[in-house]
Amino acid sequence: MTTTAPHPSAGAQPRLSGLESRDVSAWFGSHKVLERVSLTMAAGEVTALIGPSGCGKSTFLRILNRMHEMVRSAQLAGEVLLDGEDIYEHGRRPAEVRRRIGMVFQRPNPFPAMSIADNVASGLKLAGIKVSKDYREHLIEDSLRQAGLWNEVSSRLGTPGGSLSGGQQQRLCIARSLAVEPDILLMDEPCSALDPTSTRRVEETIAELRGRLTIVIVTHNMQQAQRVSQSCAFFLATHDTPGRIVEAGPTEQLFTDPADQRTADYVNGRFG
Ligand SMILES: Nc1ncnc2c1ncn2[C@@H]1O[C@H](COP(=O)(O)OP(=O)(O)OP(=O)(O)O)[C@@H](O)[C@H]1O
Repeated sequence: MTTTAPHPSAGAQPRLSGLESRDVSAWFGSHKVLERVSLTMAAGEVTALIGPSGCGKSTFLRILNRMHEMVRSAQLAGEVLLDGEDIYEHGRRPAEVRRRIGMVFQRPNPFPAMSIADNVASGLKLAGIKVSKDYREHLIEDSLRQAGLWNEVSSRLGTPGGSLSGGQQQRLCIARSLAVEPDILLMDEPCSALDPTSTRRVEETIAELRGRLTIVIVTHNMQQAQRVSQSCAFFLATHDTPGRIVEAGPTEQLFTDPADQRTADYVNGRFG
């Protein structure tokens, strides 16, 4: 990280990208787990993916940034369009796709012995992005501010990431993802390992990020889906049918006036 090349997007106007899946089906070996999932995830919005355990939400999320193919037995059909271009197009590099479409996982996974600052910058290193020392400092501060963590850590950037609380570690992971300036942020149950206070703090961070980038979040928490998302997709699988979208649309509508009885039953806690 010693070169002086500017970051590729340094000085660029922020732009928002949308994501769209078209007829996405997925398999693990011969087990089909998703059937023709088509969903538009609007630029600058938060889209929540909800549904009972095992209906394919995480698999779908992992398809959105080419992580599904990291599983040996995994197969896929359909298209995923980032600003209209298929991320699975022949010749497109998965690493570049994953730089533009970041992922935050269920359990905070910072490098525990690495300093807070280096944890944030590690996203750059992993993505092979070289920036000047000054721009690195700027990105570290900017990413921590966007993740809502700056005020809590600015005086101790050199201390290990592992010294932070669970909620702070998750916001550190969000900062690490933001440092590479992604267009899309995928979040797979980002609060399920956190206490209510930390959960609320991460939700505030999501609310602050809304409008600056496009977010897709998997959550089992119906209140959380209502608090953080503008759009929502309800997935359902049965023992002999793969996961499909039963209904998708504005979150408010899904929760107050769903078109399908199964959606009404699920969001009102009658199953799942
Ligand atoms: N690596 C894998 N190998 C084989 N099968 C898998 C793998 N990952 C997931 N599956 C199967 O794919 C289906 C969908 O799983 P997935 O984790 O996507 O569902 P989910 O809706 O995210 O569930 P949860 O809410 O419990 O996380 C399940 O039947 C699961 O057993």
